[in-house]
Order: sequence, then structure tokens, then C-alpha cells
Amino acid sequence: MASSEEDGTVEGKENNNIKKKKMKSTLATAWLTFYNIAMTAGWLVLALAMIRFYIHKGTHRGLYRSIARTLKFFQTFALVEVGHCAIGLVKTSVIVTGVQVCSRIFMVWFITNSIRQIQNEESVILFLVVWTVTEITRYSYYTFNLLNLLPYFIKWARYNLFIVLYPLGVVGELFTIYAALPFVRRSGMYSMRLPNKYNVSFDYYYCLIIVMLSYIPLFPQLFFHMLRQRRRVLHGEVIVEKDD
Ligand SMILES: CCCCCCCCCCCCC[C@@H](O)CC(=O)SCCNC(=O)CCNC(=O)[C@H](O)C(C)(C)COP(=O)(O)OP(=O)(O)OC[C@H]1O[C@@H](n2cnc3c(N)ncnc32)[C@H](O)[C@@H]1OP(=O)(O)O
Repeated sequence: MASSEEDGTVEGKENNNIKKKKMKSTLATAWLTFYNIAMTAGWLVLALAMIRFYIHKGTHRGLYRSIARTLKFFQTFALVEVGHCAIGLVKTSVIVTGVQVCSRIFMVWFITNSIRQIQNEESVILFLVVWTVTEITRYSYYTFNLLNLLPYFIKWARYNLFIVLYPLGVVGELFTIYAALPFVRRSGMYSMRLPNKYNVSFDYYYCLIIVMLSYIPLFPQLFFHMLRQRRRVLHGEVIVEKDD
């Protein structure tokens, strides 16, 4: 005798849909758990490498070079998170995540990695340390949360440390871009002057000034987003967020 699933009745179709949804959600949880564990491990490796470097060398000079590859890999891999939001795998705004991830990738590839002369600036170490503490906390929060094993201190750290770490990270990033300006102006890197065959002019120096200025409207949005998340998660407030 055919079961209700096979015979194409309404009840059968509903059962099939429920099974498919469960399968999708199991796959999504498995992927996210794997992704978060890999990212926690990556940032832990970075933290250990920085501590080891400092203990052995007793200086921050050369530290960026020593961790550059690992940093570039894990920070660039975070682009996957924008995809997670876009396909609805996590309940987060694509815009908020996009700005956060893209600004970091920009800092790594187009500032710190491209301009050797600034790699030993204290501000680079500042944002590296801040990012590392943030990401170890954030990814371990997501991992333990998915496994329903979340210790309170990780939840507390995820939704409190950012109050200090976010402004510190921004200070580190802005000072680094500021330190890069004279080298960019002198070298004319990533710039196009007229006349050229494309008839296009682009000045990376002014582009960096615009990027610095864009922190003024963008950073408060990210910070207040996190404050709202904090109220929701730690104090159970119901927050209605606008759609993207
Ligand atoms: C191209 C040139 C660009 C130039 C732009 C220049 C302007 C830039 C200005 C921006 C300044 C940025 C400065 C910044 O880089 C400095 C620093 O980062 S300093 C270090 C401190 N930083 C932080 O603390 C970061 C805090 N911010 C965030 O975490 C982010 O806003 C964001 C990554 C987007 C996270 O926000 P989100 O809304 O996702 O918060 P939640 O963590 O509460 O998550 C919401 C729900 O989604 C679930 N979720 C999300 N991701 C995952 C995942 N990977 N796995 C599993 N689950 C996930 C999460 O659990 C929540 O669900 P639930 O509520 O059910 O638990």
C-alpha cells in the first residue's frame, strides 16, 4: 500500500517538506559549526604566533610580516559570512556584515600588506590584538551557541568586550591609514593620472582620506547595532530591526 508521502496527498507533501527543511537545517548547522570552529582555531593560531613572536624577539618590529599569511587567509575567508547572510543562513544584516568584513579586508590587503613602511607601526599591533581578541570570542560564541553549550562568560564577553574593543580597533585602523598617507602620496600607488588611454583619473591618496571620513557615519551604525544586539541577548529586549 502506498504511504501518504508517496501517494501525493496534501499530508504526504507536507511531510516531505518538513523532512527537507529538517535536512537543510541540519546541513546548515553542520556547516556553520565547522566554519566557526575553523575560524576560532585560525584566530587562536594568530594569537599564539603573536605571543610567541613577542616573547622570542622582545619587540613588535617584524611581527606583522611573521603573521601576514595567516592573517590574510582567515580575514579574507570571513567573506563567506556575507554569503551566510545573503542566503539567509544566519539572521544578520548583509549590509552590517558586509561593511565590517570589507573594511577589514581593505585594511589588510590595501593598506597594511601593500605599504611595507607602515607594517611596524604600533597602531598595526593595536588593531591586530583587538581583532584577534574579538574574533576568538565571537567565533567561540557562535560555536558553543550552535552546540547549545554556551558558557555565560563567553556570552558576556561577546556582548561586553566590544564596548572597549570596537573604539580601540577603530583608533588602530585610523592611525594606520593616517601613517600610510605620506607613502601613498609619494609613490602614487594605485593611482591613475591623466592623460592615459582610459581617460580616467584616480587618486588613492584622496580615496584613503574619504575612507577615513567614512568611519564617521559608518562606525556608529555598527556600534549601535552591537548595542542593540547586547540588549536583546543579555537583557532579553525585543528589538525590531529595519530590513536591509
Ligand atoms: C571597501 C572599502 C571599505 C571602507 C569602509 C570604511 C568604513 C568602515 C567603518 C567601519 C569600522 C569598522 C571597524 C572595525 O573593523 C573595528 C573592529 O572590528 S575592532 C574589534 C571589535 N569589533 C567587534 O566587536 C565587532 C562587533 N561587530 C560585529 O560582530 C559585527 O557587527 C557583525 C560581525 C556583523 C556581527 O553582527 P551580528 O548582527 O551578526 O551579531 P550577532 O553576533 O549577535 O549575530 C546575530 C545572530 O546571527 C547568528 N550568527 C551570526 N553569525 C553566525 C555564525 N557565523 N554562526 C552561527 N550563528 C551566527 C548569531 O548567533 C545570532 O543569532 P541568535 O540571536 O539566534 O543567537
